[in-house]
Amino acid sequence: MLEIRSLTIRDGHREILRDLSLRLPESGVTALIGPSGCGKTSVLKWLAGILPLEAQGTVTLDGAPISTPHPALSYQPQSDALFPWLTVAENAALGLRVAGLSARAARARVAPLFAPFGLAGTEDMFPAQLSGGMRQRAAFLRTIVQDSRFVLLDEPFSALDAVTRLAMQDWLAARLSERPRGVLLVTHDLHEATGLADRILVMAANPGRIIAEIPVPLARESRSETALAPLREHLKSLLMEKAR
Ligand SMILES: Nc1ncnc2c1ncn2[C@@H]1O[C@H](COP(=O)(O)OP(=O)(O)OP(=O)(O)O)[C@@H](O)[C@H]1O
Repeated sequence: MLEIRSLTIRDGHREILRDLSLRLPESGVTALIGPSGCGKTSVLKWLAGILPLEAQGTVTLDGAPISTPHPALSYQPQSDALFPWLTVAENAALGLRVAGLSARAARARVAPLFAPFGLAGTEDMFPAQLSGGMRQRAAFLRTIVQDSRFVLLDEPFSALDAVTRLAMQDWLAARLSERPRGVLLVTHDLHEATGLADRILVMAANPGRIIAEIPVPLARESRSETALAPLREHLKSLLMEKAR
């Protein structure tokens, strides 16, 4: 279990986030939704150890305080953030290289994953030669091959067209059922949140805080558009209410 306790983030005198606490179980997807600017990305960046703002709060793993960045957590930023001058294989292996593996060992670890990630044959290509969905899968491969217990995803599908986005959501759900991890997913898309998450945390802004925790009780295979519509309406009204 990963737990954030009492996270407050400030930019000078401005309070961006106030006293946010949340628990991330070992498996399952927790979606973090909320209006633009409420601090969703800041929470992920703080967990990833890359937030350039003053922050107070603790993060514990199985009850013990940890400092970030931490190998139990991998982070995928908003853009796919592949380096254009590296090949797809080099990009995919980058997280492992940063963690200290040799180029050969890192390459050997990522190589068997290209086929299951729908990237067979792209190893020596450059990111610009791939479609948006393929680039997204390469970024996922880089994130997931690190074998971290928890994955922080910041709007991972927002740049994709609707069809590719749906395919990628199914694909992510399949990967997570093969190898469960605790996922914290930031998204603006209520269809995505209700379709993928086991639990949805709703935030409000000024200062950023969690105002509701909503479980998604349906099994993934029963999540039709109709079955999820009342939940989406509920989320929408929570978001609109706080925006007034
Ligand atoms: N490096 C920074 N310096 C100063 N202020 C920042 C910095 N990063 C973020 N902020 C501010 O913190 C607040 C929260 O930003 P953040 O990106 O976390 O929000 P968000 O909920 O992820 O927004 P969006 O949904 O638009 O991506 C915003 O007001 C933003 O301007």
